[in-house]
Amino acid sequence: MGLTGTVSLPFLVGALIILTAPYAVFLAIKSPLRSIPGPWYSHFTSIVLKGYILAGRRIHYVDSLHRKYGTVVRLSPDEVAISDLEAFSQIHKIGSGFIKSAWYDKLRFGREPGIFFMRNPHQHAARRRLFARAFSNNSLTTHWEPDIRQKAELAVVKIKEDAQAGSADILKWWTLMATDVIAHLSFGESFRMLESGKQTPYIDAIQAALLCGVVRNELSWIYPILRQLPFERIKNIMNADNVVFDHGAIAVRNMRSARDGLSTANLFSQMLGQADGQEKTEITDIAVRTEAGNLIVAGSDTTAVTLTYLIWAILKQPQLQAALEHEVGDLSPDLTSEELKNAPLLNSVIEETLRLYGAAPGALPRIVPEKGLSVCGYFIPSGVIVSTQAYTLHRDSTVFRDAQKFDGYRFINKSQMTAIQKTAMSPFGAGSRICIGLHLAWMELRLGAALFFRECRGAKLNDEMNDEMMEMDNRFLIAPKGHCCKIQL
Ligand code: HEM
Repeated sequence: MGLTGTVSLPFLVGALIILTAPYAVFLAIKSPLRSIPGPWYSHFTSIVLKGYILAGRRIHYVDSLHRKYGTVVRLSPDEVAISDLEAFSQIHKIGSGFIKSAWYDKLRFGREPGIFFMRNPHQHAARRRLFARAFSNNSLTTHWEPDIRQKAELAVVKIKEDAQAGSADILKWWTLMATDVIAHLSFGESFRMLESGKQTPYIDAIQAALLCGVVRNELSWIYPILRQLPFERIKNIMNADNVVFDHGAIAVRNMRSARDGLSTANLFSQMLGQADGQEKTEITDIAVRTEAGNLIVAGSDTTAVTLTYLIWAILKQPQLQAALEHEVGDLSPDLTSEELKNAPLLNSVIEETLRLYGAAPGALPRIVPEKGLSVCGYFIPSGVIVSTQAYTLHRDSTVFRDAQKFDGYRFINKSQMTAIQKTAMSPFGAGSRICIGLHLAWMELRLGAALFFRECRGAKLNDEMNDEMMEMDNRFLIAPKGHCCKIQL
């Protein structure tokens, strides 16, 4: 009889635990993080944390640990979560030396890291300089506002049509809108998803490439096995990176064809055009293909999910809805960008949505630099991963009154925000890695919300909707658990 016939699997697992346990205890006792509070298992393993990540509940789990253990919490043998505001500023401020952790390497797709995934501060600073002007408020307003406006208008037309017929899924339409917008800007041509009402195979490939990143990060042992499996569907998912790369050729073609003066064909031609006469700037074709794909990811679901939660939160408060409908109804038919920037309630509800439902409220993991980090009486040595999450900072009741409540008027007078509130409000991250697309996001949020409340007066949540469907599923970004948000007129 063979070994497997005499030794059962539970026995093998038990033996493995007994043999490795003393070593794990030894490491835990010797760890410089041993005095950091947290659940007992966090000293030995990251398995519980991973479980919550895979269940889409990391932000909730980490928040519950902060409530129980305080502002500094051990999450795993090598990761500490921090919700202390002073430490938050120290970690994220420009030049802090806290670089992005290796988590970003595994998540990344493409042949080389795009701006979001770059970990080397010098490489990142150079790319950021190259991108900065094209993403500025001024440049976006001058070159792209008509295209963005046209797409927001079309999205609202589609929502209204569906809502009048009984049910419009705003998550679907905002996603198509935000994707068409960022595709147009980075590729130089729209994917016309709003017109067709569905996403293109390129977007399917991007989603598959991202899924691969998640598997590489959280289930690294399974990844090589998946690569060998003979199933067509799995092969397609594993090949998604190549599909994304091939499609990037469109962005390169439009960038190159525009060098003869038409510098606004896409964001990349703009970057090259603006750089003329200044320092010599080049961006390789591979970089353009990579960045175009990365921008689609960074700029689509983020805005769409935020806009979806905004509409949902307001439709749940009919008085607030009526006040907002009134405010946007009083603006000129053109809804100029100046008017939108100065509409008090519109801007306040957007800010409040970003506080409670900004689409990226989760961990921003960084590595502690050589000098270490002193925080709330604890010392965290170099090399440890520290992560902060806006989800917790934005719900801190010592910073925001009635922090759990959606108060549409909270930011009506932004000049009254305290310094602490300004530091805590970080829906777009902070410091040198703050979201480069935030002006674009604000433009889409203002246009989308203003057009919706002007054109769809009296909209209601569809009878099928309940709060559970809008609970946040957290996979770096958040998304409604029900994968939709339906409204009716
Ligand atoms: C409401 C919408 C949005 C939210 C809540 C959001 C949130 C964020 C956050 C929290 C970060 C920091 C990530 C980190 O430190 O790991 C970030 C970075 C970034 N975002 Fe956004 N974002 C939004 C919209 C956009 C849009 C429309 C674009 C399109 C261009 C974009 C492009 C980027 C890029 C390229 C980065 C990396 C910047 C860098 O590392 O220098 N985002 N975003």
